[in-house]
Amino acid sequence: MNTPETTSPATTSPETTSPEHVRRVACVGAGVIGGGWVAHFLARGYDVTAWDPAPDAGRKLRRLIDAAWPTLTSLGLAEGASTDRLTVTDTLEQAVADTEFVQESAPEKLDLKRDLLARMDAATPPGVVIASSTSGYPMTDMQTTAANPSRLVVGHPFNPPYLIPLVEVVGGERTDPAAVAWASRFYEVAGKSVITMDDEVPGFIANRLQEALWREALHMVASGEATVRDIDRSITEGPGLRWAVMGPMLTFALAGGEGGMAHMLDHFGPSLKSPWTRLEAPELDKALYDAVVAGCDEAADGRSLADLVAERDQGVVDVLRATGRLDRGEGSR
Ligand SMILES: NC(=O)C1=CN([C@@H]2O[C@H](COP(=O)(O)OP(=O)(O)OC[C@H]3O[C@@H](n4cnc5c(N)ncnc54)[C@H](O)[C@@H]3O)[C@@H](O)[C@H]2O)C=CC1
Ligand SMILES: C[N+](C)(C)CC(=O)CC(=O)[O-]
Repeated sequence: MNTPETTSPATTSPETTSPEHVRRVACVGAGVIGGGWVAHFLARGYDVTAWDPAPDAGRKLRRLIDAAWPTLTSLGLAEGASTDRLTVTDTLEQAVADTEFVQESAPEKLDLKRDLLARMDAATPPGVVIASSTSGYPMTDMQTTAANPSRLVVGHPFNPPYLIPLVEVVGGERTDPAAVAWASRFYEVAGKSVITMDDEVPGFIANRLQEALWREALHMVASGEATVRDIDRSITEGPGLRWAVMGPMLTFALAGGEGGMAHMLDHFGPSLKSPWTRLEAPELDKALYDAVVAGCDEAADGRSLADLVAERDQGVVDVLRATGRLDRGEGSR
């Protein structure tokens, strides 16, 4: 089981471990998302190395894992899974030196990602796939300075990566499609639900949808049409309940009754044209910035960050349980 399998077609080089045989994963950047990835991979039984340049990163990472571990334990850990299998390294090079997969989760700054991916590529064993958690940069723009861009892919998670199944996978112009296929398969084996894009879709798929929703939310706050609380309740008490079960397409097909989506489009299509085309992105000026921040503080209603994270995690677990989506792994991890 611990012997790395050397394979040819679905890999980027003969040294590549097959997705099913990966045991060692490196996480570069260990903030909200990198830390969430670490917790996920540990719970799935991997040996994890992590590196983050912040002086207190190791302490924060262990705090995040400690907070998530009871939930992950209640969901069922993979055989042998343990927080002891985490090694926080002093350097990036140590973290990736002996790894079989790398997940980068550094700040969303294009130059930083470019430099970091080039550095990671130089230090990572040949053939090992390196994925970026970027929430929006196309890999084509990030892989410009790496010596081996063919192994660089986007693996975009959702917060928290240890609970939300989805990962969006896509390569750049210089990525080998075999690396994209490898990453997609690896994430599946590691218990994620994967959407693979053949071409770079601006904003990926789920984030593009979220951004459209958020754009309208910001407009409503900016214009005083709705409070932050109204906006959140409008989703949690309304469409959000349906979206956990069925996406926006099938949900609206049901709105057409017996006539399905065809009737829905005939009936509502013409009246939807105005909302589709009405608004541009709002200006994120100081007034809007302050209103959104203050509105979120008010909506938190005295709950601490730790309270909110615990509440969100329990809610997501309840939804996953209620909709029969807990057994999403393939059993190999
Ligand atoms: N926060 C979110 O909801 C989501 C974020 N993402 C993406 O994940 C990535 C990380 O975002 P967050 O975790 O939210 O940010 P964060 O600010 O919580 O964490 C970033 C971490 O990177 C570290 N860092 C700074 N410079 C670095 C470098 N040169 N090399 C390695 N690490 C470095 C920081 O010390 C920090 O711990 C971004 O690309 C973001 O777009 C993706 C999905 C969701
Ligand atoms: C806010 N965000 C764009 C960083 C969010 C994501 O990328 C995904 C998520 O967790 O919703």
